[in-house]
Amino acid sequence: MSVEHAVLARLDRVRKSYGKVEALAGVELKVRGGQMLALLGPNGAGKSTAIGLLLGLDHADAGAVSLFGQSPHALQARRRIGVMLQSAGIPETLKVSELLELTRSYYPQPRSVADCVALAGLDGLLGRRYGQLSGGQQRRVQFALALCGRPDLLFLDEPTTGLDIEARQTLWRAIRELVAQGCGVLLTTHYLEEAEALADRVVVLNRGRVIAEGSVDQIRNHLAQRRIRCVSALTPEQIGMWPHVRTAQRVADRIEIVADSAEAVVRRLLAEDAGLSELEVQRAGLADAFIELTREAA
Ligand SMILES: Nc1ncnc2c1ncn2[C@@H]1O[C@H](COP(=O)(O)OP(=O)(O)OP(=O)(O)O)[C@@H](O)[C@H]1O
Repeated sequence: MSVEHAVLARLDRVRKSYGKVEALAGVELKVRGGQMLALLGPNGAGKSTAIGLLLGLDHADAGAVSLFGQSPHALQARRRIGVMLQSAGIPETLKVSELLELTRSYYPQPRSVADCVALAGLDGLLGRRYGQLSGGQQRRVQFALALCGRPDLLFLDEPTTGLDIEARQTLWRAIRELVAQGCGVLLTTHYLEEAEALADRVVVLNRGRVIAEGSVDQIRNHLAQRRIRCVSALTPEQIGMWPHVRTAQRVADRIEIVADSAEAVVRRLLAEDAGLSELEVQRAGLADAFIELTREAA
């Protein structure tokens, strides 16, 4: 099987607890070559824990963790990955060119410095000391260090935090190019538009559990639900049978409906109940809907 679309990294029913906190409660995850998997979830969902296990920084309590079919602790496997974490720990006194040379020297077939500069947008930065760069420039250097070893698999933990729009676009272009070349990417982000722009597949984690998984379109459809509230003589059981209605329940004096299409359901509500009142429709944006989704799961 070619590297493209082969499973490069995998969590199989993985559990990990820190004291009483269950950071991962039986998570399944596959990252394939030539694909980007976006791992989404609110703070504390378990995203960094999942990445840490795949990088061999920690051990799972149960389940299997594999990197290129091997243990993530195997040097052979680790040599094929590139990593950009939230905390970088890069020596501040070294120049960008020195950092690149040093990191490239760890790998058997590194990218040329010119390629790294072009991909990460490092023009004019090679002679500068790392510690004297702006936060966004440091982020770009971290990205260059992650890709300079020509990895088959890239881990990007919130890579665009602190980047301006132009730098973010540069990074997105570079990521797309790497994926087109067959690289697998595991991205964590709080920016839904980033996942939409880049990801082939999305996994949503909440409190250590996968609560939604699929293509970007599938997740978007899932998140595109509308919440309708009203006071009505109709019963939740009746409404629950209608097309486009996912759930209908009574909450205090209201009926609360979750629907795929608000318009069709509202039209029917008004047609079937002349006394309907207190009608309210929440049309969540993607970000709001995502929060809603994770809140529902909680
Ligand atoms: N080393 C640790 N010791 C104790 N608790 C930890 C440790 N690492 C993570 N946790 C806990 O495990 C849970 C998952 O944390 P994790 O960092 O994986 O979440 P996350 O999804 O990456 O969050 P964020 O979006 O804030 O980065 C949290 O409740 C966190 O407090």
